[in-house]
This record gives sequence, structure tokens and C-alpha cells, in this order.
Amino acid sequence: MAPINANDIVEKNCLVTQKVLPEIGSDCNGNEKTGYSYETLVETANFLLSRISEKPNIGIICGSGMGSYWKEGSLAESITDGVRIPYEDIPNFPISTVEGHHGQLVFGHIEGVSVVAMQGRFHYYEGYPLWKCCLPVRVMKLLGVKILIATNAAGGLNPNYKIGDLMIVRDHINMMGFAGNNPLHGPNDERFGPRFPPMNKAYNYEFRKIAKEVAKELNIDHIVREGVYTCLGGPNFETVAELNMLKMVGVDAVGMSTVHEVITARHCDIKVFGLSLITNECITNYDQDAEANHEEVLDVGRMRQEMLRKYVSCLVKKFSQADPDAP
Ligand SMILES: O=P(O)(O)O[C@H]1O[C@H](CO)[C@@H](O)[C@H]1O
Ligand code: HPA
Repeated sequence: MAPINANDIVEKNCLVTQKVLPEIGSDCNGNEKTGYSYETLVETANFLLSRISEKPNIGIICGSGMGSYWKEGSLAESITDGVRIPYEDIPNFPISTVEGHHGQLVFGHIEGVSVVAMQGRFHYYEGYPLWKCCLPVRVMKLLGVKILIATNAAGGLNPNYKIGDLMIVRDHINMMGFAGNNPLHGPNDERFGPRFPPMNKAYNYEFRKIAKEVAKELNIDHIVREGVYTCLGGPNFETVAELNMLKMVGVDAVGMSTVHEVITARHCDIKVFGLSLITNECITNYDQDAEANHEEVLDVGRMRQEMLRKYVSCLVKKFSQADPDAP
């Protein structure tokens, strides 16, 4: 029998990979894939459009404990006329691997507004490159989404924040981007957006104003804050020294998502509202016994489920009325 040649195996695997995953682009070494082509994502969008009767205006990313699971009373469950499509059935989609992330798209209506919700998102720590974590945002754009509501669970670093508070995201610090890890890394397709997109208005001012007004109307303004979010790569929670550094540079809440989704959305001109549920207090000294854990994150999500459903539902209605582009 002829000896196995490692090159043959690599070449064969490459061919198979290329066939199944038509990724495009490469880094300067010519070997890192940096995205799916526009045409590939159009195929994905067309598949989804063939399954629904109305295009969504608003996209919602349900983070850990923010409706990412299917439970009575959750935001995703409240979607009426729901068409649910598991990620594994969607061409070119990754699959969710995180506990508490259901892994499906839900199309339907909230307060009469046509929406698509991601029940579960993709994270860098799951092994997906950032462009793949954000692929659903580009698909949303191709489906007609004008507004993205990106929710997440986050650790509260601001000492005034309490567990169960909500933080309207005013801005973010792209920590992973400082090291060159960016969802827009690689060749740019102008059909999505410009090579150098601005980010100084990442989180829509009008939506933040509306969100504060709605919080007052619902009598929850005492728990609604506004602050700066950052995303680290995870999956480990942060060290005390890391958290103290983040505090010094003005971070109010820490998570492992959202930032790259928001960059991708702004690149293709989707307006963004960001909302963090503070699920735990970040531990910034060495005397505390407590340790951060994912169970607490999910528990606090369950505790706030009903309130979040009400709040986000109201926001969907108000944002859609406020957006002059929305039909
Ligand atoms: O950002 P979301 O998906 O809401 O979840 C947050 O909670 C998980 C950690 O408990 C991490 O995935 C972190 O990013
Ligand atoms: O404390 C945290 N750190 C990072 N990600 C998180 N997601 C929820 N809580 C946290």
C-alpha cells in the first residue's frame, strides 16, 4: 500500500472545505478566510425569504438569558405568527453551542411590527471567527432589516450597578479590535458598506432617548442605566487585574459578544440599539469569595424575563414608529 501523504490529506480536506463553505478573502499570508461572498449570503437570505411571507423590519439578537432560550414568557415566545427555523436548517449558518442559546431564527410580529429574532448568537469563544459570528447580521440586512436590537448579559463593572439592572449601551470599546481582530478584517465588499466605516454614532441617539422615556413610562427607570460595554474573547471570566484595568478606561459592563455585531450592522447601515442585562457584579478585589459563573447569568435572565419582554416589546413599537425609513 502506498504511504499516506500528509499533503494529499490537507489538499483533499481543503477541497472539501471549499466546496461546503464558500468563504472568500484571505489575510496577507493568503490562508485565512475572512468571510462569505455577497452572493452566498444572498442564497441564505433567499432561502429564508422562501419560508416567510413578510420581510422583517427589526432584527433582535437575544443574548444569554435575554430570550435566547424558549421559555414561557420570554421575548422570543411572545412573537406572534412565529415561523421558527433552526440554525442547522439554514444554508451557510453556524450552529449555537452555548448552554441557554436555543439556536433558531424566529420570524413574526411584536406589537404588530415585523421582526426576526435570533434565539441564541455566535461567540468567538465557540471557535467561530468574528466574521462568522456576525454573518446573521449581514443576512438580516439582505432580508430588509433596518434596525438591530442587540441584547446581552454582562458583568457590571460600574460600582453603582446592581444585579438585574439594565444598561442602555451608549458606546463600546472594541478591545479585540485593538489587537486587529475585527469582523470587517479582509477584503471589503462595497455592496455591504464602505472600507472605513465611522463608529462615533454606533448606538443610535434617538433610540437611546426613546429607551429612557419608555423606561419612565414602565416605571423601571430606577434600574435602567446607560454606559459603555466592552467585549472580551472569553470563554473565561476576567481576572481582578483585568477588570480593574477595564474600569480605569471607562468600561461599565463586560461581556463576550455584541461589539462585532454592532460594527457589522453599522457597516451595512443598520441602525443599532444595544441593551445589557447586568447578571453579575464584576469582582474587582482579591478578598471576595464569590466567583463568576454562567448559571448565575442564566438565573438572572430568567428572573428578568417578564420585564425584558415588556420593555423590548415597547421599544420595538416605538423604534419602528420613530424610524422614518420603516414601512
Ligand atoms: O453576550 P451573551 O451572549 O448575552 O452572553 C454572555 O454570557 C455568557 C457568559 O455567561 C457569555 O456568552 C457572555 O457573552
Ligand atoms: O462578568 C462577565 N464577564 C464577561 N462576560 C459576561 N457575561 C455575563 N457576565 C459576564
